[in-house]
Amino acid sequence: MDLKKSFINKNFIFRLDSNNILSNLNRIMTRNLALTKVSENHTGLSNNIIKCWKWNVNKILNIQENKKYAILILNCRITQKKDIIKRFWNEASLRITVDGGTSHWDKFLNHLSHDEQKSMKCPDLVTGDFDSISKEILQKYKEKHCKIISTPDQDFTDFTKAIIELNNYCEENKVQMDYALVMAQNSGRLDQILGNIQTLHQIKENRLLHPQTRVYMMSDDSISWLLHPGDHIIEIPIESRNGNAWCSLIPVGEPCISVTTSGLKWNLDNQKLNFGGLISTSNTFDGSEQVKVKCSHTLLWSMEVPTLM
Ligand SMILES: Cc1ncc(C[n+]2csc(CCOP(=O)(O)OP(=O)(O)O)c2C)c(N)n1
Ligand SMILES: O=c1ccn([C@@H]2O[C@H](COP(=O)(O)O)[C@@H](O)[C@H]2O)c(=O)[nH]1
Repeated sequence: MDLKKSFINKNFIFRLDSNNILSNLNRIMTRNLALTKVSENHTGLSNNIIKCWKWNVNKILNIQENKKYAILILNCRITQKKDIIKRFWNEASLRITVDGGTSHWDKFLNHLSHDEQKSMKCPDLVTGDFDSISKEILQKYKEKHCKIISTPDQDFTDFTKAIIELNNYCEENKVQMDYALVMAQNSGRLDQILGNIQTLHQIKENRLLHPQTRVYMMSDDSISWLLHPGDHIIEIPIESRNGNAWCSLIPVGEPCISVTTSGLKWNLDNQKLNFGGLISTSNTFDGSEQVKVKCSHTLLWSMEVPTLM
């Protein structure tokens, strides 16, 4: 975001308009063209070499000390175990509450004991167009000296704009996040649920974050992320493997012409996934430690982690 085009009033920043967001997107894309070249050189990847990703959910659940991550709270009820949320929040390198998410965060805090409340860090950024947060709650967090960033643009969701602010923070402070953990809700408004998946796509398509920053969405006892074309090895936590935990592979955004998997009860062998054809919902694990997915196009992977709730 071009700070020159923003009003900065102590800890309140007001982002101006769509042009500002678009010029910011352009700047991110130009910056990332250079970054991609660097990261391709580092990994030795080029277009005709298959990209390979390893995903380890355990490393997110049992936060690794050397990992830097941001936590974002969207406008949703926080339903996970209190102690898990406290840990995710306090150990994050950056804490962002997004519009109505700030009210949900406030409610979460109000359910904690006095000592627990005192132990919780303040949000670093409170963002949004502020149509879902009360004046009182916004004022309360201003008084706590949180940085308030108004993002009024109505062509992007508050989640997308919060991701742009996360990127701005990383650039301004010269830090790189290993991942962003987004607390969302996959029930209720279908448009918002799909809008959140659109944001995951925008992050990749518009390079809104550093290419090595992964983005996970957590909702109730599930965790979801996009699998981009290539080979994926997903380490399955023991609690998901041994129960009847569900998992799914959904071609949201485009058909996936070829998918091959192992480690699932219903595996795919060079098959096409598309709406109207086959999509893989209510799948489950076969007990293996890893699920392997080879996909030609982007898929949404979701899985149940029963211990989250
Ligand atoms: C084609 C098109 N459809 C719809 C919109 C409207 N729109 C898209 S994103 C957005 C902002 C939504 O804000 P967010 O805080 O994410 O959700 P809210 O709960 O305020 O609806 C709006 C109004 C638009 N700009 N363009
Ligand atoms: O029903 C909902 C409402 C919102 N979200 C997500 O939260 C942010 C902020 O929402 P506000 O309503 O403006 O507070 C929104 O951009 C969505 O990403 C949601 O997932 N479900």
